[in-house]
Order: sequence, then structure tokens, then C-alpha cells
Amino acid sequence: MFSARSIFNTVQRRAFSVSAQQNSKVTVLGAAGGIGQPLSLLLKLNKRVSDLALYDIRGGPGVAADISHVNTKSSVNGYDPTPEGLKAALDGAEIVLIPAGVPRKPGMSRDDLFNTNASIVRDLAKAAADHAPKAKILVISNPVNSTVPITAEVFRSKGVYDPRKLFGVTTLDIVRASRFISEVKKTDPANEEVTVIGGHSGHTIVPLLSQSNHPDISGEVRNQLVNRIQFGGDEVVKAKQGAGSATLSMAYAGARMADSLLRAAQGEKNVVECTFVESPLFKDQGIDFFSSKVTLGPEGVEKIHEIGPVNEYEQGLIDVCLQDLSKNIAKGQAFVKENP
Ligand SMILES: NC(=O)c1ccc[n+]([C@@H]2O[C@H](COP(=O)([O-])OP(=O)(O)OC[C@H]3O[C@@H](n4cnc5c(N)ncnc54)[C@H](O)[C@@H]3O)[C@@H](O)[C@H]2O)c1
Ligand SMILES: O=C(O)C[C@H](O)C(=O)O
Repeated sequence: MFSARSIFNTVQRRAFSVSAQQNSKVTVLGAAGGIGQPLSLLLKLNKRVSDLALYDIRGGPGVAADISHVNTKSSVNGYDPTPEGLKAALDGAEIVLIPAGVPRKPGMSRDDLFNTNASIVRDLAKAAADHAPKAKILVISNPVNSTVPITAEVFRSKGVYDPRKLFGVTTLDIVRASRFISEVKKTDPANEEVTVIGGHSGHTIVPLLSQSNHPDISGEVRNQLVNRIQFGGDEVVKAKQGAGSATLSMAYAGARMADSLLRAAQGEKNVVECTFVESPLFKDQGIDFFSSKVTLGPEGVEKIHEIGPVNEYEQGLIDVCLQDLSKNIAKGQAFVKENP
């Protein structure tokens, strides 16, 4: 004879075992910041996230308590800024997003953030390598062109580097390109997808309009559109007048990238994002990392796409990009060698 209570428990256990197969713990390091808070909120709304872990050097538990009241199923935990707190935040994570670090003020380049953010990312990468060595790491902190190589070097030094699992988040460039081209063409941005390759700063951001729905864009309109995509970040930094850089659009972009990886991990095919990864595309020119279209799979990077046909103007942009990028990457790699 089964009591109502034991039937309820059995049903509960079954429900748990179904969701347990799809458990996806997602950790945000820098969760109380301008990006961290809205990003964490968007992740709370994502049904694929079962467990949200929020860590920051200040305010993590408060943000977690607040977000935990949102009535979606996932659990939310905030962690104290201690080595134990960081370890607990990372233990068992499938995805780790890193928006920890200082943002730009007007007049600064992303590279000007290097002196502060390089060591922040290095130390968080060390913790991730120790406590979540198999997680997919999504680096948002700038300068992305250098912080991704820093993370790779840290993981390599600890013997756990898997290039399929390290991503520089350049999704905001894709989001902007889609939005800005729709403003020029008076179309719905939902129907505009622009491939943006290279890196994530100024001239290293290379939109391939010739591969978009509007290869006809040319002349001054094209030049202005490309410039706006390359320097869209500056628009926000200027408008915020010293109060930081893009946070809300970045949270949206970061949540999209995390969702794409979760969808791919849960079996969806043909999930493609442009992202800054270790790449063979320009290795012969000494450039180890490059953003291009990447098909995502259960283990992370499944296939790095060729750049495809580009016109003469775009080839010129790529040439300029490669010069800056190689310096940014080398700077990140050297930093970890000199400051292990
Ligand atoms: N990849 C991109 O497209 C993109 C877009 C926008 C901003 N960013 C970058 O993201 C970073 C964060 O920007 P923001 O506007 O959220 O800044 P913010 O200052 O508002 O927030 C940063 C957060 O990081 C936390 N933090 C600092 N050191 C930490 C550590 N060691 N461990 C954990 N948390 C730590 C801070 O306490 C703060 O809450 C900046 O470097 C910015 O340039 C990147
Ligand atoms: O511009 C910045 O410094 C932040 C970010 O990289 C952006 O593109 O908005």
C-alpha cells in the first residue's frame, strides 16, 4: 500500500532524475558588476540553466538573493569572496562567464585596461583551471584580445588546456552589426546576421558586409557603417560620461553566447556563433587566436569555419586587424610567462 506521500516522493525523484540528466551549472565571476547583474538575471530566465552560481569580490550573495526570487526553476547561490567561496562557485560548472574587471572611461582604449584586468583574469583563470577544468570558459573582461591568451596560458601551465573550451565573447559585435545594418537598410534586425571576424577592439573588429544580406552597401555609407561597428563600444563609453561601458547590451550578448553553448551541449545541431578562439586560420602568420564563425558542439568548438570570399576593401581591413591582433595576443601570452 502506497501512501500519498510516498507516491509524491517517487514522482519527485523521477522528476529530479530527468532534470538531473540536463543539469547545467553556470557560474558568473564578477556577477555584481554592471554586466554581471543583468547577465545573471538573463541566465535565471534561461530554462537550460539549472544552477546559477554568482561570485564577486563584493556583493555576490546580495545579487543572488535578489535574483533567486524570480520564479523560474533554477537554483541561485551567491558566494563569499574567499578561496572557499570561489571554489564552491566553480565546482561542477559547465559554463563559466568572466565579466570581472574594470571598464573603460572616455579617452581610454581597451588595451589601457590591461594593467588592471590581466591579473584579475589570470587569477580567476587559475581558480577555474583548478576547480572547473572541464568547463567552457567565456571571457568577457577586456582587452579580450589579450585576456583570452592569458586564460589559455594559465590553463596550459596547469596541464588542463582544451582549446575547444575557451571563448572570447565577441557576440556584442555581432549584435551591433545586425542592429546597425538594419538601421541603414530599414529592416528588421532579427533578419540581419553579419559575420564579424578578427578580435574585439577597434580595427581588429572586421565586419564582412559582403557576406551579409546587403553586399551592395558601398562607398561612404559602407565606410561609416564599418566604422560604427568597429567603434560601437566608444559610442556607449562616451554617452555614459565616465560611468563605464556597455553593460546591458553586453549582458544580452553574453546570455546569447551562453545559451548557444548550452543548446549545442544539449544536442542541438548547427549552432554557429562568431567567437574568439584558438584558431588555425592565421597560425602561419603567428596569430594563435582569431574570431570567426564557429560551429558549437557538446565539447565546445566543433568546427572553425573558413573566412570565405572577401572583397578588396575587407582584405585591407583584415590586414590591419592582423597587425594589432598579433601584438595584443603576444602581450597576453608574455604577461603570464613573466607573471605566472
Ligand atoms: N567582451 C565585450 O564585448 C565586453 C563588453 C562590455 C564590457 N566588457 C568588459 O567587461 C568588464 C566588466 O565590465 P562592467 O561594466 O561589468 O564593469 P563593472 O566595474 O561594473 O563590474 C566589474 C565587476 O567585477 C568585479 N570584480 C573585480 N575583480 C574581481 C575578481 N578578482 N573576482 C571577481 N569579481 C571581480 C567587481 O567587483 C565588479 O562587480 C570590463 O573589463 C569591460 O571592459 C567587455
Ligand atoms: O567598449 C568597451 O570598452 C566595452 C566593450 O568592449 C564594448 O565593445 O562595448
